[in-house]
Parts: sequence; structure tokens; C-alpha cells
Amino acid sequence: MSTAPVVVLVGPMGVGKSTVGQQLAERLGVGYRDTDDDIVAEQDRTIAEIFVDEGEPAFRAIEKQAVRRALTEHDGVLALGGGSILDEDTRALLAGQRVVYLSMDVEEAVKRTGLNAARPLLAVNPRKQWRELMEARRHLYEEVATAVVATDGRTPEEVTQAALDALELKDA
Ligand SMILES: Nc1ncnc2c1ncn2[C@@H]1O[C@H](COP(=O)(O)OP(=O)(O)OP(=O)(O)O)[C@@H](O)[C@H]1O
Ligand SMILES: O=C(O)C1=C[C@@H](O)[C@@H](O)[C@H](O)C1
Ligand SMILES: [Mg+2]
Repeated sequence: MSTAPVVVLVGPMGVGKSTVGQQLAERLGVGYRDTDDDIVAEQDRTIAEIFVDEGEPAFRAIEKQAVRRALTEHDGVLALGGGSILDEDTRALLAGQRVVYLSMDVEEAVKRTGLNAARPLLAVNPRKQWRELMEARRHLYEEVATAVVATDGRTPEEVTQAALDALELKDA
């Protein structure tokens, strides 16, 4: 059966998609799904391993299929991998959806992600790499978003509430 998520979350690594996504799902009384988790389950290896074994383009191809599938299978809250919006076809699929872009500034990003080897794109110089990623991606997050919610200085609960307000969605 083809369906659509009640809300799709996009945004950079560590912005709180998983944390807020789970809270949002609970508040709305729906399920939570995360395309990064789908990929790990399907591939039976970590995302870092896929990057090392096959490189980023191969990961993006796997991710594109995972996002396409989740968008048609899942009717709850769906969090996408941070780089999924790089793909033009994925952005086209998001055009008819309710999409929240969770944003943060670089200092918040460094606080939340730290030097975490599980995030291969931020493994060497997180501050510089994050700035470069955002230069390339900010406009793409904004392009797909129907609402932007800033997360700086807000608790996950406050971000969740702001997302509900922005979407004018009520609790279950
Ligand atoms: N509003 C917030 N304020 C402070 N810390 C937060 C907030 N939201 C999430 N965090 C913390 O930041 C870290 C990253 O959060 P989370 O895993 O939810 O982000 P993400 O966007 O799903 O990241 P990724 O999918 O790239 O791993 C976690 O340690 C989480 O507890
Ligand atoms: O921003 C990115 O490019 C990524 C974000 C993560 O969600 C993972 O999908 C992976 O680490 C790549
Ligand atoms: Mg996550």
C-alpha cells in the first residue's frame, strides 16, 4: 500500500532528528522511522563501514532507494539521513510532503556531534567540515522544507513543540 509520512524531518548530522523525531511520533501517536536505521538493518553494517567499503557515491545510491521506499511505506514520522537532500530525485519526491528542516549553527553542531567517528563526514576537522557541508546544503534543506525550526539553545522538548506549532499539528 502506498502512503505518506505525517511529517518528514531533514537537517544536518546531530541536529536532533532522531531525538525530536521520536518525541514527535509519541506526541502524535504514530510510528517513528529513520532511513539511516533502515540502511544499517538492510545492509547489516554501519554507515561508516559502507562509506569505507564502497565510498560515498555507493552509499548515496543505497540511501536514495531507502528514502524512496520509506516515503511510500511509512505513515508516521520519518527522519532522513543528513545528506539525502543532495539527490535531485529525492528532492522532487519531497515536493508534495510536509517537511520540517531542523537547523542549528556551527557551535551547536560541534557540541552535539563532537569528534564522533560514527559520522564519517565530520571525522577530521568537524567545525570546518560542518561549515563546508552547510555551504553546499543549506539552500537544499530550505528548498524542500515547508517549515524551518531552529534548535539552538532549545531542549528537545521545546524543539518538538515548535515543530508541532509550525505544522499546526495537534497531539494524539
Ligand atoms: N535540542 C537539543 N539540545 C541539546 N542536545 C540535543 C538536542 N537534540 C538532540 N541533542 C543531542 O544531540 C545529539 C544528536 O542528536 P540526534 O542523534 O537526535 O541527531 P540526529 O539529527 O538524529 O543525528 P544523526 O542522524 O546524524 O546521527 C544527541 O546526543 C542528542 O542527545
Ligand atoms: O550528512 C550526511 O551526509 C550524512 C548524515 C547521516 O545521517 C548519515 O546518513 C551519513 O553519515 C551521511
Ligand atoms: Mg539520527
